[in-house]
Amino acid sequence: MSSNTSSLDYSIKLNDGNVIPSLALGTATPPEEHEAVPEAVKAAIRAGIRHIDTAWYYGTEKYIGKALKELIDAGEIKREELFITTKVWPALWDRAETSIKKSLEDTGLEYFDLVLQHWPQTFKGTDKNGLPSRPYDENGILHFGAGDYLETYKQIIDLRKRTNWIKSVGVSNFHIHHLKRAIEETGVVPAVDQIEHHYRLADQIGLIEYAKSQNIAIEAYAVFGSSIAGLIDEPIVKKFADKYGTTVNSVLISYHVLNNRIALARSKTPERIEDFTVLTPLTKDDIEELDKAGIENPKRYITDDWGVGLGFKHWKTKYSWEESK
Ligand SMILES: NC(=O)C1=CN([C@@H]2O[C@H](COP(=O)(O)OP(=O)(O)OC[C@H]3O[C@@H](n4cnc5c(N)ncnc54)[C@H](OP(=O)(O)O)[C@@H]3O)[C@@H](O)[C@H]2O)C=CC1
Ligand SMILES: O=C1O[C@H](CO)[C@@H](O)[C@@H]1O
Repeated sequence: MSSNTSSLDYSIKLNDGNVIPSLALGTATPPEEHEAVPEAVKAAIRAGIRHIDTAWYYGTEKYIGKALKELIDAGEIKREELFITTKVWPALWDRAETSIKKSLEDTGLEYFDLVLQHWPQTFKGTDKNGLPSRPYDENGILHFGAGDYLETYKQIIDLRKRTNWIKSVGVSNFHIHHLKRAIEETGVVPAVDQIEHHYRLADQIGLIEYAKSQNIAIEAYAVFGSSIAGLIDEPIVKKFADKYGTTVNSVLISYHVLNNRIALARSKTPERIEDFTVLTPLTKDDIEELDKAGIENPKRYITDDWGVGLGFKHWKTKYSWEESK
């Protein structure tokens, strides 16, 4: 695979002045694949990827920490050359300090480049195994609504002031009304909003435009169609990979990077990760064609119950709220 330019050449200046690499390795890896995470992280860094996206919820932070320690100890990379993101989960909505402290311990890092509020939601209680992350009771009822979701963002902002743990502060899965409230009540514009985004969700009912108007960078997740890799076999994506002699992974990443968005891309397969760096030179017309196909045939891959009612389109869950307003 050859290319004159690379996704690695792209970065974005955030609204707080910090710079974020436009391509990140995602690490929301299923538990049975956790052991593969250190090799994936090493493959990514050796391929030139400098941005790793993780979260307390993923349970992968200690595996990431292991890989980072090995590379840093061996002199292959310096901490300051990397951009590492973590997130505070709704179960810890009023305990951001506890959450971030645990993430620092597990990764072995002294600071994060970016800390996000994972969802504008608050959970209470634990699941039937006594774990806090997905508090469904034995009747399958999810217990959320434990408090005011904005508390988490406020606590992360406060922690940035009080500690050296956090460089930039952002949010995830916030719709326009959440962003407006966060800005109005704290005066701090989030540096990023991390949301599901790919050509089949080209229509985001104004969210992308609003974020742009506030200088909030968009981080796109599920760029390959998440765990089922639902976008990988789409003929239109294959068509552009063939046209430019690249791969479907490269097309799906370039769709964001060339549009000034950050792409979060996950794989445990080193050969695929190496290919994430290859840029497909999609034109404006190519991108319009992808968007048109997506608007005609939309699809959302992450439809967790805790996203119901937040305002995102095409959110289908067991509650059958086909589309929330
Ligand atoms: N803020 C939030 O709420 C969320 C954030 N995220 C973040 O975004 C990241 C990326 O999203 P994620 O949902 O993980 O999924 P992705 O869209 O990145 O897809 C990952 C899957 O695609 C597979 N894959 C990649 N390339 C190919 C290929 N060429 N052929 C076949 N399969 C392929 C991978 O398999 P394999 O490993 O076998 O290569 C893996 O199972 C996450 O890891 C996380 O960091 C994700 C969801 C929600
Ligand atoms: O970040 C996240 O990942 C899971 C799914 O992969 C999702 O629920 C959560 O927001």
